Amino acid sequence: MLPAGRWKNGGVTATRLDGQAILKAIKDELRVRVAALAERGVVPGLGTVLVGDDPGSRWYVGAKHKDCAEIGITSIRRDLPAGTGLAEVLSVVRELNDDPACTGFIVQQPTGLDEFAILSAVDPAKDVDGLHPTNLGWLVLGRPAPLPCTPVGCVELLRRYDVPVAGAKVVVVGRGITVGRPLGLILTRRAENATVTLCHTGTRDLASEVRQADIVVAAAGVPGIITGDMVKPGAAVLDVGVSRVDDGSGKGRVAGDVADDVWDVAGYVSPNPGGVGPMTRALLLSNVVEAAERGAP
Ligand SMILES: Nc1nc(=O)c2c([nH]1)NC[C@@H]1CN(c3ccc(C(=O)N[C@@H](CCC(=O)O)C(=O)O)cc3)C=[N+]21
Repeated sequence: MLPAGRWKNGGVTATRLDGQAILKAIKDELRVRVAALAERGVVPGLGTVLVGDDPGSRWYVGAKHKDCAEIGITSIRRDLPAGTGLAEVLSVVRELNDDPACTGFIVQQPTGLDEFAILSAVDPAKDVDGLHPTNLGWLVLGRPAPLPCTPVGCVELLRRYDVPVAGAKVVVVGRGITVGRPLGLILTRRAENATVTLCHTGTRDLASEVRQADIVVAAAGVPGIITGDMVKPGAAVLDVGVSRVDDGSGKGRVAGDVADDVWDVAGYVSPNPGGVGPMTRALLLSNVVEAAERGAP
């Protein structure tokens, strides 16, 4: 990753879309709303359910609780040992559904268990991941409901840097349920008004699709799949793909979907790490505060 405005190979590199900086700004905004809720006697509480001891998952969950502490959201943490069964996870989900101190919660994925059984068991009003079938259904129907954090994080990151989305051609690479699929739905809403091409690993000529794009969202989970020769000069490129490459540290190094030479061609790059990851956490916080505001007396 290169800092903004640095010269490289004789050309000006892309402007860095700094998710960490925007996370900080969003925390400052949310802190005010949490304080207003406190005056009405409401304290938002984020619940997390974590199964097993994957170091990456542990880090994500720990970061989310640290974020919460910084802005006055209470943490409710349920760490379950590896090998915990579905019945036990579902009983913890029901417990959080019924706990008034928990205004929203997530079950950290993957659990190794039936993901759809778990998602469906969450009270849709407390689904701060925005991934419950009911909430995804509301998204398809264009009605207000909690939205998935990573796709909204992408849109918000572009908005904060004044990258125009309305009327833009956006190529999304990846059709997963947490990023690509919902991002296509969000970007084509009247409010965003983008023209979206949803590509995937079966797309015949990916390079020619990507070359058309004013905005590229790389969420395929294939390290380096987007290279500089595929990018229209000046385009915005968001690196969402997360692959963990073992570097012997135990945590692993994060490898994105965007190759380094994209910085020479693009106008904006959201790096990985430091881009959409922190934005995902920002939108999770925002969903927790919104859920608490909706439920407030
Ligand atoms: N129910 C559920 N909800 C999720 O939102 C969810 C999930 N399961 N499972 C895993 C993915 C992944 N995810 C990330 C969150 C923050 C960063 C993040 O903040 N990353 C930092 C640091 C990365 C590093 O150095 O390890 C960065 O990009 O700068 C990344 C990835 C949320 N996920």
